[in-house]
Amino acid sequence: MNIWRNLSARKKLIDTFKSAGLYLTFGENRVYPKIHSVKSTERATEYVFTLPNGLDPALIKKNYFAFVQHFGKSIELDGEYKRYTLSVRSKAPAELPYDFEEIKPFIDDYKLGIVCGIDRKGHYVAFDLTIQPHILIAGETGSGKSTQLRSILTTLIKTKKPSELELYLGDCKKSEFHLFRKVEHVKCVYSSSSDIRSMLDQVKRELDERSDLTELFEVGHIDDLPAEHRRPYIVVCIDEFVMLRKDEDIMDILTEIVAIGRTLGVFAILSMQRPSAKVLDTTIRANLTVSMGFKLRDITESKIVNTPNAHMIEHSGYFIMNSNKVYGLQAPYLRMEKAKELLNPFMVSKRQPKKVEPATEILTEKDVFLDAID
Ligand SMILES: Nc1ncnc2c1ncn2[C@@H]1O[C@H](COP(=O)(O)OP(=O)(O)OP(=O)(O)O)[C@@H](O)[C@H]1O
Repeated sequence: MNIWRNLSARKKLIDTFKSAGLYLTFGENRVYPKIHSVKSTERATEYVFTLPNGLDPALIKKNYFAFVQHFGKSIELDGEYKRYTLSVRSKAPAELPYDFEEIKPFIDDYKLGIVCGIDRKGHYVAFDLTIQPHILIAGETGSGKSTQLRSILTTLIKTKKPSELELYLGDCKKSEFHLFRKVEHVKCVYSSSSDIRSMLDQVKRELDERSDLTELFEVGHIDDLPAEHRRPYIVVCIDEFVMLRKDEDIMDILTEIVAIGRTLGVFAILSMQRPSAKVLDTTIRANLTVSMGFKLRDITESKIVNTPNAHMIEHSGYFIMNSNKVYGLQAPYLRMEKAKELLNPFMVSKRQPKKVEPATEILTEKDVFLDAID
């Protein structure tokens, strides 16, 4: 950071201290918090400062608004008692291009690495699906759900061998998963509820077999089975699963997957446009340990998904994630063309590829939100 930029950044922070009343007064003199460092990267500027002894730290919380007034909403202020770090996200890069080489180090140590996005400090946030199993992705149309699914699945495919990971994909909108159809890891891509039911029956049989095996070998986790009985991880991913809500068999199997799948190596990623308490207010919701709330319609939806303030999001590709902690994140943007390029080495010609017809009609509110209208 050049000297001029550094000085003007410091001045801005001191102006904030002034307007927030964050100083001690001795006669005519004011003592402001001490700014120890100002570091800028392409994505964020980070200020570290300490309060002078005797200044009430509660003033920071009370006058947080002054930081927002000076630096905007994309800030994070961490610290307690004396030392604080203010991170100011640079004017949002309109997008965070998906870059596999850049994200790989963040998932190298994970069995099933999920890269979520970058936080306000410009740091990648990632987790291991085998530890935090089952993801709910919600957001209104155009908010960035499908793009996130695309990047999650592409990353999984690029990091696991087909012998280590099998994907079962349900594409209720018939719009997204066709690009994965010929990927070697992908067992099937189905779109009608009867096909999805048979796909889930197959997963259910696998769950039962795995359950028998763990019992037989007296192990608590599928990964502890003898090598000759090891099974690949399974990820079942269903885009717009609300459309299947009236099929009790499907909902029963999905409930079973999220309830007992973790130790059996079977995981679910479910997405929905309009979160419905009716569909989610079941064991399914309780077991979806990670929620990603892209732009939602209102506070009720934010509550259902458990992603506070997701209805306040202004841009596609931004979301609130709630796992053990709540994060505000920007998702990597993986365009369809780039995804095809990355997936190309994994394509095989399958004997009877199941065709997913492109949508012939536009999805209506009624299709997706029937339960809200019922
Ligand atoms: N991570 C991202 N960064 C920047 N822009 C994004 C990102 N993800 C999506 N977008 C923008 O939002 C548009 C819609 O994205 P996407 O198709 O993923 O939304 P969606 O929520 O799945 O919508 P629908 O439910 O209608 O399919 C994209 O065409 C792109 O312009």
